[in-house]
Amino acid sequence: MAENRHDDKTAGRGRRSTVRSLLRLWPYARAVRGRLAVSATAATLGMLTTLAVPVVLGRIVDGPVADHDSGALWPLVGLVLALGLIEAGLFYTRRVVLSRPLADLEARMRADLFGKLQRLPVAFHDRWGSGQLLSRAGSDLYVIRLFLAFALVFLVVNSLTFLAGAAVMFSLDWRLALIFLAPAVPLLLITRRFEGRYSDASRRAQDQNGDLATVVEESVLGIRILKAFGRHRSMADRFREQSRELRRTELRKAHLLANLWSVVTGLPELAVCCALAVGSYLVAHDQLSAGDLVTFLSTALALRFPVESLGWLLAYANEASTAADRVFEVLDTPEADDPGTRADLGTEPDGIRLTGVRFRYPDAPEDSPDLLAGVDLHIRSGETMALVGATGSGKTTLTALLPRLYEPTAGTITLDGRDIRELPRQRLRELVAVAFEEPTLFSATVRENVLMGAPDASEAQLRSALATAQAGFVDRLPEGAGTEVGEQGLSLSGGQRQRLALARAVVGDPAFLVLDDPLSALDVHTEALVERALREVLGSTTALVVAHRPSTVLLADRVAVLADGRIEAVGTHQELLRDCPHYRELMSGEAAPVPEGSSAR
Ligand SMILES: Nc1ncnc2c1ncn2[C@@H]1O[C@H](COP(=O)(O)OP(=O)(O)OP(=O)(O)O)[C@@H](O)[C@H]1O
Repeated sequence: MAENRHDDKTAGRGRRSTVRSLLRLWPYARAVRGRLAVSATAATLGMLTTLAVPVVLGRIVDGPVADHDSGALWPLVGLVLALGLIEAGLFYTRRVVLSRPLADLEARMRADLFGKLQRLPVAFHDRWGSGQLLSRAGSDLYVIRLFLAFALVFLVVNSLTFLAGAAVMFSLDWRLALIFLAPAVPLLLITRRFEGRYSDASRRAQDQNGDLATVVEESVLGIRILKAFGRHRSMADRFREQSRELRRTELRKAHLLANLWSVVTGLPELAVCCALAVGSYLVAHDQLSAGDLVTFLSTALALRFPVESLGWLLAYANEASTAADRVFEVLDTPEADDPGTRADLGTEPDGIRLTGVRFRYPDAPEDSPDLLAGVDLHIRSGETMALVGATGSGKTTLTALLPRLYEPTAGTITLDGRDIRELPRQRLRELVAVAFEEPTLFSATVRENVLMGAPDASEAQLRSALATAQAGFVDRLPEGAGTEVGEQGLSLSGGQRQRLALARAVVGDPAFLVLDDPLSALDVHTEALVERALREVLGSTTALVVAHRPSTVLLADRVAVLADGRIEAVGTHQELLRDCPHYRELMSGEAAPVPEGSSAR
């Protein structure tokens, strides 16, 4: 089940470094480095303005207040007001300068992630729950943007402010400065401990979020089955249990943060109290002026935000580094290699040839035999070969090897003599058209769905493909071939969807056609009509057709029987009925009378 799929990805991760993970964002952040610098400068100037206010206050106490000189007071009050206005302007600049470029950066990362997901092999998608991928493309990228917009800027600015504040304090009185800065050492030790724990909890929460998204997605997609089998309650229980786990992790995060927060706010308060006591003693003994003590304490209070914000800044940094890890786990996954050649089909019309082809799924149990254990099969050029075998024998898997949706673990597959690994993927998929048993339509018009098989096809070719697939129902749709179908459009029946998938496969007049039980959802009458039309298409192409029923088998010139991972027998329908007991068994009960003139007899 998908909810635990993240385990194999998170297992074995060593102690991660927050900084190293965040540095991986640099290639993206580089594009906005100028804006980041402007924002950080505006924030630093804003902080320095804040720190200037205590200095002016000290001057007011030691000057106009001590001298009872109200005339000298007003320029200084005006200065405090001006500093406030400057600070507001700088705050605005900091926000506005980053918001649009960071939204662009998030969009760019999302586009890269989406592009990568499209390029990754099917085997990758088999292993990852869709919710895990959704949460990476959604909330993780959002967390990264927030980090770059606020936390990164403030980590820099607060450090600078702290250094500037400390310099002001040392210039006033080194003893008071040391008292105020003493808690820095325990604070550093405590935050290091916090970082490790919080980072683990944060990763767990983000993974659990992804698992939860998978459950929601599966429940929505499978709502009919859940309702029909009365399983919506058990699904709701599963959802509740997983959200409880997520809640526990979030509470653990809140608990860790609360602990850190109490120390981060408590220690500086204690230090300020001590500084106040010692400072008052120094003023009483004329070792410090009252104005300097006011400046010192105001500075210490102004430094409270930079110190206190340490807690949430670290939490943000941690969450962003976890999010970056999760996003780069996908971006770093190796893509299937493309030969980078411009090779095309061989010159001899040799058809499809599989030699010693072996295959096993990566997650198959170790002690299980290979699903395909040395398949040798030759489909002559222009021939239609039916592939039959018991359920689960690997027929669909075998068909998926031709367009390289999966890679054989051994052996070779050639098309007209050319090894498919030498053909650029794009070219291979133009040459080999596929219609799967489970037809998927996208939220687009009928025309767009069918023309995915050949984007440059003409209207006449579209019409001809729809006719071959007996998809006359399209003309009766509200807007004909322009009608939106798929998840966000009109719902079509299983048979209608299957016919559109078939039209998609044949629209480009492919040189090689792979059909996985393409007529399984059709009624007997429509099946006969499609078969008749398909015969014409199959006459001009080399085809492999997975068949469960004699009627589909009869579309083919010859039949191959798949058993125990190998081709057990090849022959015409009649030959196999006569000589192959396994074939007889597979066809038994449904063995149709063989029509005159049909080639697979
Ligand atoms: N993505 C996958 N990951 C792991 N195992 C898989 C995957 N897809 C299929 N299998 C397993 O491989 C075996 C063969 O599946 P396949 O779909 O190729 O059989 P089939 O002959 O087409 O079956 P059917 O006639 O029922 O459609 C089955 O045991 C199945 O559980």
